[in-house]
Amino acid sequence: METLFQQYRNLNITLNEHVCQLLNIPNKVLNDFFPSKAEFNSAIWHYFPVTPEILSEAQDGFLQGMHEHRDPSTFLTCLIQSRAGLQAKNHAGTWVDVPMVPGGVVFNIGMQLMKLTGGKFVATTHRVNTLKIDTDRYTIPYVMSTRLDVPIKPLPQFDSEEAAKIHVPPNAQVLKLMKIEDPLLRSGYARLSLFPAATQKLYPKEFEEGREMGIL
Ligand SMILES: O=C(O)CCC(=O)C(=O)O
Ligand SMILES: [Fe+2]
Repeated sequence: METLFQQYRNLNITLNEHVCQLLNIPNKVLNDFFPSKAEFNSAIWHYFPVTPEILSEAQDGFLQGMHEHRDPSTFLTCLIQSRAGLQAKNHAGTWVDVPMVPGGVVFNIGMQLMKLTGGKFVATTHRVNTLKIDTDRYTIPYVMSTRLDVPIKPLPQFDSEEAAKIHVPPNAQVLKLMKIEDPLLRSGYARLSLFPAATQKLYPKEFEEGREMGIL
């Protein structure tokens, strides 16, 4: 795991440099949002294979795995996966299967980078289609944490409506979540929204709160 995290970190730093090049900003602009001592967030997700009972609930080639969301408090998320199942929504609003490339790393844009660029970079809306999972699926997401004491707001050159790319807005629940200012709170509620059925069972009080806020 130590080796994986180190490699993830190196990759993230390289990706950040590419992002700066694309945005035509010095690397320092992005670097200043990260603490000098490396901090990161990671998880191991284990998706069980579909059962005939669950399979009967499939609709239009889709069976709900991890719910539709945008990664809440990050610039970029990196992800390794043992098999396919991840889907991303394109600008036309169509769900696209993310291909499984052995040894490959998927990365996507999070809400904070979207905010920083005034919507020029669009946070990826994604979900997991369990229908594609016939054997256990494991994924390991990794994000480099940003400093909590540095508020993230649009860079001056992107601080205008016109700078934002035309894109399909996320669903109403994700929009509400994006409005939460506090990154930790936003992250917490985002976690609860990934598997609402489990949240309802294990965290009934927080589930009700999320419901009232229109996030769940
Ligand atoms: O397991 C996956 O393929 C997606 C994981 C994910 O979207 C996340 O951890 O935020
Ligand atoms: Fe995600």
